Amino acid sequence: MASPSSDLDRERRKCTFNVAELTDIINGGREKTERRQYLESLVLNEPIFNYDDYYFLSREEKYSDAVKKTVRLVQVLKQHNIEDPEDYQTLLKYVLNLNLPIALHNSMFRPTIRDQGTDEQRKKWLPLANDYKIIGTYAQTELGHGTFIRGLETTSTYDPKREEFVLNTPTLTATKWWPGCLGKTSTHAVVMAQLYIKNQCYGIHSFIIQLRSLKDHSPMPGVTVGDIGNKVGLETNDNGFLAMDNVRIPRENMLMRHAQVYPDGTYRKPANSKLVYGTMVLLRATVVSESATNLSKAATIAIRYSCVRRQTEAKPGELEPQIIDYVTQQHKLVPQLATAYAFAWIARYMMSTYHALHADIESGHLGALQELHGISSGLKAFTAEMSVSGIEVCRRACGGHGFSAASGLVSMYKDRLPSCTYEGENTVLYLQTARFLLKCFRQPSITPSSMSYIQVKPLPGARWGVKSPEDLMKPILLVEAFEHRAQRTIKSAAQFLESQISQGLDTSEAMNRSGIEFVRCAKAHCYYFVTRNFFQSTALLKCSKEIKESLLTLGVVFALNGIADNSGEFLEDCFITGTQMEFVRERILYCYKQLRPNLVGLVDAFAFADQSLNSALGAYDGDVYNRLYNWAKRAPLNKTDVHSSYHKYLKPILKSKI
Ligand SMILES: CCCCCCCCCCCCCCCCCCCCCC(=O)SCCNC(=O)CCNC(=O)[C@H](O)C(C)(C)COP(=O)(O)OP(=O)(O)OC[C@H]1O[C@@H](n2cnc3c(N)ncnc32)[C@H](O)[C@@H]1OP(=O)(O)O
Ligand SMILES: Cc1cc2nc3c(=O)[nH]c(=O)nc-3n(C[C@H](O)[C@H](O)[C@H](O)COP(=O)(O)OP(=O)(O)OC[C@H]3O[C@@H](n4cnc5c(N)ncnc54)[C@H](O)[C@@H]3O)c2cc1C
Repeated sequence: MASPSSDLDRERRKCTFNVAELTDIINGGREKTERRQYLESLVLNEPIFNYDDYYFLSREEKYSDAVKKTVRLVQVLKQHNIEDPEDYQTLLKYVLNLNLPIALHNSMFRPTIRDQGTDEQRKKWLPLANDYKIIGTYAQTELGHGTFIRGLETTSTYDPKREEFVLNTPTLTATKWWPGCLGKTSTHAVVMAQLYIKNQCYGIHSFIIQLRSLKDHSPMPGVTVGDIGNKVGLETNDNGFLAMDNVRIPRENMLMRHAQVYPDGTYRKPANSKLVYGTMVLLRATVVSESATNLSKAATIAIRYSCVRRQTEAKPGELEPQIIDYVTQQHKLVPQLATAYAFAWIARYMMSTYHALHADIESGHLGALQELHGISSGLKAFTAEMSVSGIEVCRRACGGHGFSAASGLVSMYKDRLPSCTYEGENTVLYLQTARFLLKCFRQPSITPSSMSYIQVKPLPGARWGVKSPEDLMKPILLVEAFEHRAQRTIKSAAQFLESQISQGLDTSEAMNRSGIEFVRCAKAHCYYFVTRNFFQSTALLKCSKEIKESLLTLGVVFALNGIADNSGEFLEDCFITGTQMEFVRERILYCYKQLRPNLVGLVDAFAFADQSLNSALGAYDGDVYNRLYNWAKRAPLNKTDVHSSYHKYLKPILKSKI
């Protein structure tokens, strides 16, 4: 049997490009790589951030361990004056293989205060939050409602005499349910509640509530709070419940940047009622980046392992091939790698678009709200869905060892799975994007430049310009195919909706009946958007010819697999012919062959530290079997040769007379 390490060494020697150069591209430049390395150096050498036996811990131990790590992380951040949110996110992505029990503090609580608080409120709360003197969460979802925010039941009633709001959970279904870090960790929460003034309801607004005493962490009077119990994955996080019984807060605790309640109870409404949803939009944009990172990790593990694992001699006596050389294995993993790169590029686009449009919104251009919502909703759903299913493909591609917790893929899958649900359930978000697409389809004046393609009506009888398999290496033709599909499905969704209305259905029923068409066009739009962005961004890169070639080939794999997997949608209007579909399948195989020598280089370039992968299968040195064996030996069940259950249960039956 070949040595696993020599297998990976050989792979690395075959690589045609400079891996460090590609790492810089992925990180966004040499300076960013250096910053990342600096941040890693602060954390990786600390024994407290060791994850070796993490997979053996119980849920309670995992939570407690995560709190310990969180506190140390906060100390490190303070010690080194690290305040930039980008640095924090880098640490989360590349070093800390955890969903921290302060995840919501940094990803939602602080941003909500920043974006929805007045200058005075920011001045009061942000220093406390930035310094971790208080830890906050974002409590919106209730037992009875998650998706339909307008249906939330928690009330916040203004009492002008005392200039206070009184928060209540009027029914069981109004109990806040799911908020991360609520169960045991947070001292404060931004609570979303229906605002009532003089018996009139003004809809959902955000309020800062103190949940726990800052002296002993016990619940504040009127607050009932706890953990909601075990769930799929996210064991380090204390998703919680919260009920409030006449909890009083000062008037100043309503976040009043957009809407105001004056001392006498006069209400001033926001310029746009959706401004209060702003933090969710930010998180959806962040989920795109999380999806990219996690799929990159899964591809790293599965590709390295597939170069080390050998199975089934082709001819008697011959060295068994590395499993990566089976084209069926390549057909599982190369598309995941291509998707990881496509998502890394779209994540960068998403964040820069978020910052640009958010700045527009801040300066009063509220038209940007719907564009940002339209783009981020679809991309969140699309990337979460493909990333989660891709992680599972990677896990299965590792065979039996993929089933072991030591693979790192089991917990990754479980921890990522909820990304299809939280921050807006995926179908619901696709429907939101579809609404925006249809609006652009009908109203050219509101269509942003990024969506202007929608205005081009697809020609009936249009045909794809591909004449040979070689043509499939041309980005312009690949993008054209996705553009055509998106244009056609948007038009067809609009026509479907109109046909429902013309049959006499009211708008909401017609919208419901059009839902499947809506989701279809939103997905088609997202595939087009991601493909177009991949080729546009790659074309602009200043890098070696070898890197560019590899990236373009990955882009071709992403596009061609998208066509093959959704072939019906391209064939149904005869835009693509059966012959062209054969070219597609042929070219996919060709691309796998082209990429084969560079597969390990392409995953090494993500530069994940072993600690952050925490995988016996995916470590840099490929020493899979020693790692699996040593890990199993440390399993709690192996602490003694004879387990206590032998004495309690087995012994009596083994010793009993027949
Ligand atoms: C400061 C420093 C910081 C430093 C640090 C920073 C570092 C950061 C580090 C980050 C590390 C990451 C860690 C990850 C951890 C993750 C943990 C997991 C967290 C998970 C949290 C959650 O899980 S938290 C709950 C999320 N819960 C939802 O997500 C509910 C979905 N549900 C809805 O979102 C609405 O319910 C829904 C459907 C839109 C209908 O809303 P609705 O009923 O009010 O509206 P309608 O449907 O009637 O629509 C009427 C018109 O409003 C339009 N519109 C609607 N929304 C709009 C919007 N947002 N903007 C503009 N326009 C909008 C719509 O498009 C219509 O437009 P039109 O009429 O023109 O067609
Ligand atoms: C791990 C995790 C962490 C979370 N963290 C937080 C948090 O920190 N803070 C917080 O406030 N919340 C949090 N949530 C809650 C989360 O945001 C909601 O669960 C999510 O928004 C989905 O809402 P729901 O549970 O009401 O699903 P539902 O809306 O009940 O969805 C059930 C089904 O109904 C369908 N459906 C619902 N409405 C429609 C519609 N209009 N059209 C078509 N189909 C529809 C959905 O597609 C889905 O198939 C978290 C959830 C999870 C799982």
